[in-house]
Parts: sequence; C-alpha cells; structure tokens
Amino acid sequence: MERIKLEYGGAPLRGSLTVPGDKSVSHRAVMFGSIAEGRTTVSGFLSGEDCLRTIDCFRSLGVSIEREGTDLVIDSPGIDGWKEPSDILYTGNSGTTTRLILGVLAGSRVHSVVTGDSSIAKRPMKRVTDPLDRMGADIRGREGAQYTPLSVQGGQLRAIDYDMPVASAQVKSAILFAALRADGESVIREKEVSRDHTERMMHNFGIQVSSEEGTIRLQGGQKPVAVHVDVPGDISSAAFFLAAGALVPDSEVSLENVGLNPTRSGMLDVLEAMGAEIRVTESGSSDSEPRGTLTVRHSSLRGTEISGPLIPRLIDEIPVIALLATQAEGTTVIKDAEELRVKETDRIAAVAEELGKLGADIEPTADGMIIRGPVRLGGGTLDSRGDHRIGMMAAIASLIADGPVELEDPDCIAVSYPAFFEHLDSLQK
Ligand SMILES: O=C(O)C1=C[C@@H](OP(=O)(O)O)[C@@H](O)[C@H](O)C1
Ligand SMILES: C=C(OP(=O)(O)O)C(=O)O
Repeated sequence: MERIKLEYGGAPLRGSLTVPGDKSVSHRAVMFGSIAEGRTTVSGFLSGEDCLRTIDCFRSLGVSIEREGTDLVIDSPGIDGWKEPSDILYTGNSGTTTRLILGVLAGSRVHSVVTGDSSIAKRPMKRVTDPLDRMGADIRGREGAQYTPLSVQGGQLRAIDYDMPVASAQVKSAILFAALRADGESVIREKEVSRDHTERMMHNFGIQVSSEEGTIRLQGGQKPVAVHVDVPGDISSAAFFLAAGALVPDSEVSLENVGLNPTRSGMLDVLEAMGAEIRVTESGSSDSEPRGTLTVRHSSLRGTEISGPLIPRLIDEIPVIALLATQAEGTTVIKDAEELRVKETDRIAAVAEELGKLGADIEPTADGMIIRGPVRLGGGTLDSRGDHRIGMMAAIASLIADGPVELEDPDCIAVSYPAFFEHLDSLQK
C-alpha cells in the first residue's frame, strides 16, 4: 500500500479556490436523469470515484451517460425502458450509490444484483431493505438482506407510512425513489431533518413533493421530466480548506460556488461557535440549491458542544471538526453521532486513534468524542484506513504538526476529491 510524506507544515494558505461538485447532488443528478425519459444535462458534476460508480451502474441498465465538454449528458429511455444488466451492479466504496439504487431498482422492471467493496460489505443495509420490504419490494441478500450482495427483483410497489428509526438522508432518499413508483401517497417522518437534495431535485424534475417539519409526502406515479442540473461545490470538501484556513497562522482562504443548503451547512455554525473568522456571501441559486462564497481567516478557537439536530447537518465534517477542536481552548463534546461508527470506517475510532498518534487528546464515546485542547501536534504515520475523509483530515493535520507526517493509503481521497492535493498546493504558493 502506498505511503506518502505530507510536506506541508508552516506556510500560510492564501488565495481562492472552487471546490469540486457536491457528491450527494451529483449522485442524485445521475439517478433522476436515468429515471426520466429523454436528455438530462448536468454541469458541475463531481468526477470522484463514488459518482463514477453511480454512472457505471446506470450505464449497465442501458442509459447513455457521456461527457460533453464540462457537462455530463444523460440520454435515457426512461425507467420502464431499462435493460436487465448482464453483470452485477458494482457500487465500489459508495454508501450513497448502494442505498439509493436499492430504492430505484425496487420500483423498476428489472432484476439486478448490487454489491460494493469490502467496506460496503460491512455497512448496514437493513435500514433500507426493511422499509422497501414493507412497500412490497423483493430484495434478498446476506444475513436476511442486512448486507451486500443484494439481489433486487423490481416490481409494483405500494405506498408507505414510515417513522424513520435513523436520521439518514440515504434511507429517506431510497424510500422516496421507491415511493415515486408506488401506488398511493407515501408519508415519511424523519427522526432529525437530514439533507434534502432528493426533495429539491424532485422539484427540479417537475415532481410534487411536500416537506414540512421533517414530514415528507409524495404521491406515487409521477414521472420526472428531464432537465438541466447545475451542481454546486461540495461544502463537505470545502470543509477541509475552511479548517486549514482557520488553523494555519496568517492564512486567508476563499472558497467559491459552495453549496449552502441549510441541511448541509452545520459546519458554518460550528466555526462561528468556535470563534472562527468566517464570512459568507450568498450568490443566489441557479436552481433550488443555494450557493455562495466562504472566506475564512486564521483565528483563535474555543471548544463547543455539537449534538442533536446539528449532527445530520455536518455528519461528514466531524473528522475535520475534531481536528479543529484539538487546537481550540477548552473542551469540545460531540454526541448523538453514533452514525459515524457505520461510515466508510468507524470514524469515531479512526479520528481518536489517528489524531491520537500525533498527540491529540481525544476520548472516544459510544456516540461521539470528547476533545481537550489546545494540544501541540507532533509527527507520525497516519493511516487513512481506506476512508477519504480520514485521509484528508490527516493532510490538514500535517499543516499544523511540529514533526513530519506520513499518510498511508492516500488514494482513497479520490472517492470525493480527486484534485485535493493539487488544490492544497495551489493555496500554499
Ligand atoms: O444522502 C447522501 O448523499 C449522504 C447522506 C449521509 O449518509 P447517511 O444518510 O447514512 O447519514 C452522508 O454521510 C453521506 O456522505 C451522503
Ligand atoms: C459517508 C460518506 O459517503 P457514503 O455514505 O456515500 O459512502 C462520505 O462521503 O463521507
């Protein structure tokens, strides 16, 4: 496995950057564009490994998906014209692809088998296969459809009235895709409000869906109409440079065209609560996803508490927020974040153990962590554990470490941010 030296210490980060397209929105653009009959075009699409796996899956179903210049062009016969794939649908490392596609396939007319890599094989799927089963889906798989590989025989579905036991946009979205093909009106009640890109994109594709205080209602049988989707920059990718700008002395970093959907922007609330100097300039939205420029400067930070409804609004940013907290005065408590244990890795253990190697004081708890700061970080060899967000957290940690930092298995960063190291270099010139 590759190991690289991270030689970034010291120099301030200055300048501006456009982060790559939002991963969640990119996946959904391919999915809706494949369900809708006709031509969907997508600008700002993220060509990260996870989204490429989504493209592969829909190509196998007979959808044409090609690059034309910087746009992605999707030509689909519509869901009822899909062909049965002659091989498995391979979802790689992508939880979003795996879970959402189960909902899409359940309401299709084809038989398919879905599987991913060794990380996906450990991630819980029952949270999706259970509600889909109640809708009449025929899904079978390992340990009673708890884990991949999963086989799906598409068919006619019935509507569901469902109280979600986990706060998860992936579960909500899988049910919504199935509900679109079901007889009757489905009602989904969220445990906590999670990212609403699926609902927003449904509006763009001409589907009526209502959402009020965590209750979503969707009438089945509506047909999406092919449109153009403009994907905003990914706030979860921007998060690493927001943290770097706040942590490295003399830095000032601007990030442009970042998606500012309020169900995703919890990190901005945390930066403010920690005392970071951050400016948000909204630039409006060309579709239903708001966006704007974020500018951050080196700041002295204080500890904070992160819990409750804030958690789904920043779930993927917690590794880099934990790094920020190691440099903050006082204690930071993160709780209600047990979902971190079932991401690409167990991110509670990974953050505590990997940053611990540099001397950070992080106590893992069942549903989060307690971080005491500030602590000067030293050198060490960190392991991404095949998790892109742990890899990028390590790279940002190297910016403030007193000793040399090495990173094992950096390649996984391409899952969400293939140009990450180029962008980091460009801010240190
Ligand atoms: O719906 C999505 O696009 C995502 C939802 C979140 O997962 P959960 O739904 O499991 O919380 C998030 O962690 C993931 O990176 C992307
Ligand atoms: C959890 C993540 O993605 P997924 O669930 O799609 O693998 C992530 O990007 O941090």
